[in-house]
Amino acid sequence: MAVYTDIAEDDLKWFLTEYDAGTLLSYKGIAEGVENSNFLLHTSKDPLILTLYEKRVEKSDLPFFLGLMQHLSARGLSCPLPLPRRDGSLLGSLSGRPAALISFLEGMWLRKPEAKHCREVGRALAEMHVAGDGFELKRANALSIDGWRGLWEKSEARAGEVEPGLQSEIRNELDFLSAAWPSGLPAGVIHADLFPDNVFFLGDELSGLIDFYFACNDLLAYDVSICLNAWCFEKDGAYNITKGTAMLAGYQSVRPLSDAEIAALPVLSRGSALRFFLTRLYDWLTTPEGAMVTKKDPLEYLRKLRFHRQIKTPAEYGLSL
Ligand SMILES: Nc1ncnc2c1ncn2[C@@H]1O[C@H](COP(=O)(O)OP(=O)(O)O)[C@@H](O)[C@H]1O
Ligand SMILES: N[C@@H](CCOP(=O)(O)O)C(=O)O
Repeated sequence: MAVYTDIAEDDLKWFLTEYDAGTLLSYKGIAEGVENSNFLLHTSKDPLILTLYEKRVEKSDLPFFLGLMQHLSARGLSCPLPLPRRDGSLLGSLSGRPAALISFLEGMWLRKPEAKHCREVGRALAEMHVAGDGFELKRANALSIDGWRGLWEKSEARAGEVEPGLQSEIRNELDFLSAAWPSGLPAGVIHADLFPDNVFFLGDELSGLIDFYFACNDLLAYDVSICLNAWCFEKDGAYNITKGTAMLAGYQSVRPLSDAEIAALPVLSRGSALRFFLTRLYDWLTTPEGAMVTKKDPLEYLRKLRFHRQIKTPAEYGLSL
């Protein structure tokens, strides 16, 4: 459940007077999500999502996230559009939190995606990468290679609680990735968290992408590796090459990967698996029992990391080389 901050009806009604959003008919907290508090609002106009930005989101990053949604939407990508306030700004304040209204996107996320959905996700990811070109704001990826060591140091002392022997494995992995991380690959705006819960479908048709709150400037192929990790493994931990083939073909139908990007996929996939392992591990060790949020299993990503470590050629992801 992700509603960390409660709102009072009167405060919300007052907040809405700053927008041309109609009058409030009803509102309710949304159970899903991890980072922020989200509410679904029904008004005399269109339905809206209200997001209160919680402590892990830097306020100074919000113009990047909200501006990016505007930029992508203007270029034809289906994603939420922030509603401007009467003074033209996109950000307000509610219950002591920075707050924004964004358009409601129809659809639902898929609990059991198939290869045909992975193809659509690959295509949409590439469309996002192309549409992101020309977005003038920049945001460094705080959760890329430079940030991982600091994150690991916060969990290292207790990592053995999750699996004995983790300390040396992760230290070696960080050393390997620091030495092997590619440079000079095509970079741009990446989503950085395009998991199944952030992609909506209406039937088999992809209806839009949400949750741009990890978006940043980084290697485009790193975003591809995040999606391979998030979409192409089965519950039993096995990599599904049919899904990988579909995802990569969908991506390349819009933006072909260069030889250098393809060669880098195993290292990038190790990195993205480690990234999600580390944030999950930190949350696992620090989220109090009974907190209103569902903790995600760090070991799922450790198993994915181990899979990528034994890859001999990128063809094993489902690419015809
Ligand atoms: N624009 C939107 N349209 C429809 N539903 C949305 C929209 N934004 C968020 N949601 C709902 O809120 C949930 C949590 O949103 P998300 O941005 O993933 O939160 P968090 O950043 O906290 O993880 C989503 O799973 C979805 O149900
Ligand atoms: N996708 C991440 C967690 C972030 O959650 P989201 O609800 O913001 O997508 C993970 O699975 O570890």
